[in-house]
Amino acid sequence: MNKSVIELTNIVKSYGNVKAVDGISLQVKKGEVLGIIGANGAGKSTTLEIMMGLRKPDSGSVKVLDMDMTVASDEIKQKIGIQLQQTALYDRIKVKEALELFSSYYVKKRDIKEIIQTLGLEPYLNKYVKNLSGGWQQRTSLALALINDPEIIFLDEPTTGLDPQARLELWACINKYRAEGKTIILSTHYMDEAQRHCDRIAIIKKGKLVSCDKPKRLIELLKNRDGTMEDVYLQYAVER
Ligand SMILES: Nc1ncnc2c1ncn2[C@@H]1O[C@H](COP(=O)(O)OP(=O)(O)OP(=O)(O)O)[C@@H](O)[C@H]1O
Repeated sequence: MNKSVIELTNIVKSYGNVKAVDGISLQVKKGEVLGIIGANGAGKSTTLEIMMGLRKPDSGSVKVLDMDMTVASDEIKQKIGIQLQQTALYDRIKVKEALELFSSYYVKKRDIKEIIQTLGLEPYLNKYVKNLSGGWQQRTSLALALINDPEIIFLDEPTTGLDPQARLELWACINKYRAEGKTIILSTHYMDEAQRHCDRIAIIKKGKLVSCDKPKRLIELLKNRDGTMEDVYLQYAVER
């Protein structure tokens, strides 16, 4: 069995009175694609941000690549790639400039030319990020997440707002890196892509992990024999 590259143990995180994450324990295996699903405000982004070391939990422990996040966050950040939800931060620079800027942050770097070629970014290098279509903006931010040749890639709603073709194309890109054995952790609101692309799906409801299993297994456990991932979502993730 593959070893764990992430171990969350009883993570709690509140913002004022809001308990965004309420005691989540979760292990992610090397090379797996783990999808995190749940309603708006369920705590997906906060959980991802804690795994990435961008937020500190109030309590609980976070181990990434056998290192404790509280003592080795700088070392961990060199070895992970992060694609956050769409942000205006890099809108005002060109694609090439963004790639060069990100490259300067890291000790270990992947060949930028190879990333550009794999993601088909060549025609867009001298364009401002803000002028690209959503699909190409997301490819750019995927390229930025890959620049340090990370062992773990985090994608926060990578396909939200993209048309079906752009979603398929982005997944084709993500799958190229999956084939290299990278561990990929993403959140999504699209049940079809969770079912098709994820090895396991973690379902979060009101800050708690209510289930985590293979999509096929989650569907088999439904009472409805013709069930889909949408039915899984309705059964586990929605307030009734
Ligand atoms: N910086 C913050 N300050 C205060 N409250 C926050 C902050 N970030 C998140 N929250 C709250 O914490 C809860 C969990 O938010 P989070 O963004 O983790 O959920 P999510 O599942 O990613 O939602 P979405 O699907 O809408 O992105 C929500 O109630 C949200 O309003």
